[in-house]
Order: sequence, then C-alpha cells, then structure tokens
Amino acid sequence: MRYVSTRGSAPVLGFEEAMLAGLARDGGLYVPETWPTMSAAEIAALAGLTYEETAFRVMRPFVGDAFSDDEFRGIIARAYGRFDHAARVPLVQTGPNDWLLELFHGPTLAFKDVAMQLIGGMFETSLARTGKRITIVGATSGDTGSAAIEAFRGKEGVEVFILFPDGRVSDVQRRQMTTPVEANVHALAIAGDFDDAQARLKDLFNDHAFRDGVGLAGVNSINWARVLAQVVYYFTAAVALGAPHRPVSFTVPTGNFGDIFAGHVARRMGLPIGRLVIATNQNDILHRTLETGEHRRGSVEPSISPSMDIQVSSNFERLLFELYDREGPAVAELMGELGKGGFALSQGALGRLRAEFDSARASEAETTAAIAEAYRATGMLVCPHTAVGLHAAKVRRGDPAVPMVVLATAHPAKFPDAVEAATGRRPDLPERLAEALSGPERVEKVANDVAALQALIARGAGVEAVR
Ligand SMILES: Cc1ncc(COP(=O)(O)O)c(C=O)c1O
Ligand SMILES: N[C@@H](CCOP(=O)(O)O)C(=O)O
Repeated sequence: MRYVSTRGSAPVLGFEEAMLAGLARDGGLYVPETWPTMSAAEIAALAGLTYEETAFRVMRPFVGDAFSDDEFRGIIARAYGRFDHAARVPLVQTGPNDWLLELFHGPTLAFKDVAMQLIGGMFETSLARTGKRITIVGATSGDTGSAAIEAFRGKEGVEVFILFPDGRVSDVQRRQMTTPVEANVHALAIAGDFDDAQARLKDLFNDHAFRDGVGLAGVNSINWARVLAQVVYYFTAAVALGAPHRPVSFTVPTGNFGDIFAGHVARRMGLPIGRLVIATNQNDILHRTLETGEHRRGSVEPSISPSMDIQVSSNFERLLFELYDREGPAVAELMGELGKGGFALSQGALGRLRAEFDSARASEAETTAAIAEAYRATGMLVCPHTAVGLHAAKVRRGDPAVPMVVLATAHPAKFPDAVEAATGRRPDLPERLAEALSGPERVEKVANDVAALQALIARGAGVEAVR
C-alpha cells in the first residue's frame, strides 16, 4: 500500500515511512492511494472474533509489508493487553436500539489509547530495526497528550514534547501530562488555545531544516496510523449489531475530525454504515459547514467538553481530498484560504458531504442536560464529550430500526466538575490513576511562538544546531 499527500506534491511513501513522517513535506496529510475493501463475506466472518483478530484483519491491507504478520499480531496483542475490559471496547445498551461504544478502557481513560497504544508498539518495532532517534511533538486539547505520554514514556531513542493550551484542559488531564517522572517526557503549556498549539506543531513540521535536525515525528491524527487504528472499532461494533446483514449508524463527538474520518474509511471499505453523525460542541465549524456550505473558522470558545474546543479540524483536509476528486492542488488552495479565514465548498463537494454525513451541535446547556438525562435513564455517568454525542444522536436519530451507536470517548472521571454539576454525583478515578496523579507536576510555560518552541525542543532533545 502506498500513501499520497492530500496536497499532491510530497513524495509517495509506504506505510512505515508515512507513519514515521507524520505530516507530509508539502504540508498535507497522508492517505492511502486506494481504499482496500472487504466483501460482505469477509465482514460476516469477523463475527465472534477477538478485538485483536479483527484489528489484524481490518488493518493488514493498509500496513503492507511494513511488519511481518507475526510482528504485527504481537504489536496488536501488546497494545490491547493493557485495556481493562475483555472486549477492549464494549458496547453498552442505553435504549431499545441505542448503544454506547465505550472507548475509554485503556490506560489513560480516553479513546486516544486505542490508537496510541498501537502506534507506540509500531514506532518501537520500527525504531529498533533502524536504530533511529526521534523527537515526538504533539498538540493536545487534553487527551491525545496523556495517551501519547503513556505510550512513549521511558522509551529508548524517543523524546516526547506535548503542547497543551494553558488553563484550558481539565485538572485530571493536566496532571496526566505533568506528573510522569520519566526524563523523556516534556509537558509544555502554551499561551493560546488548541488551534494555536496545532498551528505551531504544523509550523515545526513545515520547517524542514528543523524537522530533519531533530528527527521530528508526529502522533496526532495528522499521522495516518492514528486514524487507521480507529477504523477497527467501527467494524467490531457494527458486526456485533448485525452488519453486514443490516446497516448500523454512528454518532461521533468531533473535534479534529479524526475519529469520524475513521468511520468514513470503514464505510469506504464496505461496512454498511447508515448515518454518520458529526456531533460538535459550541465550537461548531463542522456543523456550520454542513448547514451553510461555508467552512469558516471562528474563535475557540472554552466549553465543558474541552477536548473538542477546536475550530481548525485537521482531518477535514482528508475528507476535502475525497470531496474534490483527489485533486491535491485544489486542496492546497482551499487550505490556503482557510489560513485566511475560510472558504465556500463547491456545490458538488457540498452535495457529497451532505450525502455522507449528518451533523448537530450541542450547546453547553444541552450537553449538561444530556449528562443528566443519561444518568436519570440508565444510572450511568457519561463524560461531557459523550454527552455531546448523545444530544446529536437524539436530534439526528433517523430510522429507529437501525441501531445507533454513540462513541463514548472518555471516562467521566476525567471531567468530574461537569459531571457533578449535571448529576450531583462526582465520578471517581480508578485507583491506579488517582495514585499516579498525586505526584509533583513538571511543566514549562511557552509562548505561542515557533522560534521559542524550536529552541526549547532542540535543547530538550539534546540537539545543538538545527538551522
Ligand atoms: C474525549 C474526546 N472526545 C472527542 C474528541 C474528538 O475526536 P476527534 O478529534 O478525533 O474528532 C476528542 C479529541 O479530539 C476527545 O479527546
Ligand atoms: N482532542 C484531541 C485533539 C488532538 O486530536 P488528534 O486526534 O489530532 O490527536 C486531544 O485530546 O488532544
């Protein structure tokens, strides 16, 4: 399998190179040259398999010869062996034909672990083979950062720098990033919002001298391997609910558009997905895009679902590539316009977008009401991001005969204040985590400035001159 850039002018790479590269050298994102498909019989044959075996079968065509089958099975087994539920991502029924897909049973209690635990193993295998040293820099609105730190802490040949928006993540999320004691972990609180952090991250990648000098690698969902790992759970959930013999719908709390893009990929591979609902909080650029046909960034407004406080959804670029018939230069032009504020989709692109996705936005009050309603109806505590999904699923429910799965993206205990305010009950952190988070915090405040970041990262990575 070969990977091409959404902007059409970066080298075409194999899976392993694309994974290690992160962002393409023309500023685009890597996507497979073609979409592999699974027949109805191949999908039906997934019924009853372990999560690990399904993961192997779904991801294998994308990985090509980067890893031997034995190597790849071993990486998958180690990744999901750290999940605290036998099903890895269990489905929980919440209504007559309504389900939550719990994606938070990994070590940091958010769906990011599903991909990050896997790519931690893939990077490790690959680096052991080549003897390379890398500097991972990640931008986070809260969950990617802790998942990346957990996957790479103490790993030989890897320095990890995580940029999070100062004062805009929950206390638990911050402590997950600032309490690890390993010397290769560097938590950086940037003066700005998540969009600033992600923009500076892209600046670092687009400075090729710096990028090559420090051996920059990315583990945000700009990295194709992150999205790929998330495709798997659409298959496990849909097959458990009757696919390929009937369609299954999904509602996905959305920020950077990685998780829902994984659903789009599953559909492209042949999984019969009914509705694919984009659920946004008040930072609703994606919902507005579907409503108005204009993809226009606003300012980020802090919300009670902080991990989705994003207005520049990085993976939307991957979808644009599809909507514009894989024309890299057209995508490059649109991304240039987004840099200046935004753009209008062509009629053809908008028609295809609306044919593929539904969307809804949850206000702060609607999010709180959805947490309260879930508690009243089921006794379950849900995190505010999941609640945004529950609200959107209700608004865009569609045919009641089609199962609706809402992705439960984080454990409620990561956002105890919002959950307690809605239900009167404060969710408890699992003991193993509570203990780990009680240590002293280590964090460096950084300006929203690429030169300052470069100096700090080069120093931390032990690289003298990078320019
Ligand atoms: C808890 C939680 N839910 C939902 C999202 C949105 O996922 P995505 O960025 O893949 O759209 C994120 C992060 O972005 C998150 O951390
Ligand atoms: N919500 C994310 C934002 C970064 O998303 P990613 O999927 O591109 O890594 C977070 O929690 O950091």
